[in-house]
Amino acid sequence: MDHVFIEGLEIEALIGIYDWERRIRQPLVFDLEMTFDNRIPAASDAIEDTLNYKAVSKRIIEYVSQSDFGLVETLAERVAAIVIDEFGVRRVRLKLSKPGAVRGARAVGVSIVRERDPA
Ligand SMILES: Nc1nc2c(c(=O)[nH]1)N=C([C@H](O)[C@@H](O)CO)CN2
Repeated sequence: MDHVFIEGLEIEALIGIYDWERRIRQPLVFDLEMTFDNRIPAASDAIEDTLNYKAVSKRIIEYVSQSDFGLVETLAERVAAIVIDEFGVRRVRLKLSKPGAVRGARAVGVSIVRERDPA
């Protein structure tokens, strides 16, 4: 099974459940692994045949920068849905890290795997 991945995509967002968190923007880091058959672009050498990681990254940056949620769970779910619905990805593994949110931990967050509903 092939994948296209995006690692360490850092985006500032309004996120958190505490009052002080509602007044600041915090860095979030996204790691995504998306199932895709890379044999097709490998044969054509055409960017149009790829799952374009730059286009996916741009869309995630646009969405997350404007988002406003309490929980990382909610944001992770929305981003996974965008990847599946807008880019036709069958399966995505997404890790959302919130560095510095808990003293003593390098990062905290969630990791999810979501699949497109069978047609
Ligand atoms: N499972 C979660 N636990 C916590 C979350 C969260 O989004 N999901 N959020 C917080 C606070 O916003 C925290 O990040 C502030 O340090 C606490 N626990």
